[in-house]
Amino acid sequence: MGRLLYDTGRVDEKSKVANERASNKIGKGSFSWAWQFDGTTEERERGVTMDIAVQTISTPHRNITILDAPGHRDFIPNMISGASQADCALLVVDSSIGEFEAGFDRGGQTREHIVLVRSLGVTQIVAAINKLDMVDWSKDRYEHICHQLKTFLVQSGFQSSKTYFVPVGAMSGVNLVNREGQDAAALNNWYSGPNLVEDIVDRLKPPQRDITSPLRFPISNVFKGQGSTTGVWGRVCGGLVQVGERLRILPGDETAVVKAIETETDRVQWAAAGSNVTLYLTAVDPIHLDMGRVLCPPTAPVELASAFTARIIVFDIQVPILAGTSIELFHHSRDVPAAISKLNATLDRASGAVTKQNPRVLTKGASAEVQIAIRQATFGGTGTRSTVVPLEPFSTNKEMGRILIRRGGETIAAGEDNCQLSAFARRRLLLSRYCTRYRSLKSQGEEGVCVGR
Ligand SMILES: Nc1nc2c(ncn2[C@@H]2O[C@H](COP(=O)(O)OP(=O)(O)OP(=O)(O)O)[C@@H](O)[C@H]2O)c(=O)[nH]1
Repeated sequence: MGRLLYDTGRVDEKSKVANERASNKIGKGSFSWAWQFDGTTEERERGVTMDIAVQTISTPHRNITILDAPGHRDFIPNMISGASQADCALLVVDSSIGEFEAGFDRGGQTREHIVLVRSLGVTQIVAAINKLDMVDWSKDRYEHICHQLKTFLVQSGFQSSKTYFVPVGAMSGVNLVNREGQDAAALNNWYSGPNLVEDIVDRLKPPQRDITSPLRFPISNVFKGQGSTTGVWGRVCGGLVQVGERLRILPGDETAVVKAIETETDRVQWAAAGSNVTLYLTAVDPIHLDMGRVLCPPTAPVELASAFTARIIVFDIQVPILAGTSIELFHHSRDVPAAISKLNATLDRASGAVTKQNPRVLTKGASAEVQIAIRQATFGGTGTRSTVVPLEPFSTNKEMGRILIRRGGETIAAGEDNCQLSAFARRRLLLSRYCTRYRSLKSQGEEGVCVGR
């Protein structure tokens, strides 16, 4: 990605040389390009991306925001936060012998990232087959990797016509924006197809944006702004936001006023669905602003869910899902403890028709309707404990309705919020929780009093 910024003119010679010198100094010279994105000391010392880094590039027809996401399995939650804001995926695949295989084996990161981005609603994917210099620019190796990836991408739900493949050598800039120079000669012997940036990325189709729906702005980052303002960074997931507007912060009762809006390069007066922007907010104590809260118009607040039904697809798991399974629920930049409280039905993957009511377990590949109950979620600054998260049914706002489910560090399912439970069903769920607690206290010989409404 660092080389791509350089080749598209976003990085000047001076900072390129500075990164080369500084990375050589600590014996990490081969990572000098990565330093354009990996800014923290820990990322630089370890040579891995840990958090999302944002940059923009301009191609002949597009201004593109790049969210560089970590590839290492330890940082999947950060990767999910970035991928949930993306319209398109650029999957960088290491073609060297053994490395592609390690990522593509069962449980490998290439597979997991493909499944995650598709589950988060990304429909277009470009696979850049990188490090071809390590395999002597072998056409056979390139074609073998493309074939394997294509089969898996289609199985994972990508339309074949929305998958793109391109051979690159990122270190020396081969086929990122052109195929000129000595380094490209070996590739030019057998390849005359598109280059990555100008021929593929520039022609990706922006999805349709819903700018008529109420504003939804899930906060992905908070920092101190200029003067008395607080900066919040995130993606507009519906509607429009304008300078001067008062917004409600949910969960919570606070409001804030938008003093300024900034894209990566400009100050703007408004931003619409699909934009990644920073809002500088005033008239609010920053303690009320943290990751996972959602800004919306005071007259059209986002729904808050404590228990809801979801349609999910179960991934390639070894241990089946039972009612009562404890999970981490991922929604935008936030993850909260929750439980799959009930397995309502298994569904036919194609038609969505119920195939079995009240199944006992869910195994790999199952499509199902389940009930999810949020356990206590803590909201940062104030430390407020809450059992609600801002979540909307998928039918109302796709981006606000997508969820991912993880258990013990493994992503086990993805899905969408179907609808919130009725007040009656919610109370029944609560009551059943009290009863379980009561029984467990009694079985330990303790006296318990069950209080409920
Ligand atoms: N030989 C060769 N090495 C490359 C090429 N591209 C990247 N590398 C090397 O691969 C290593 C990893 O590069 P990164 O840019 O950190 O890879 P990444 O995919 O961002 O990795 P994460 O930080 O874990 O997300 C570095 O040592 C690079 O020098 C290439 O085209 N050829």
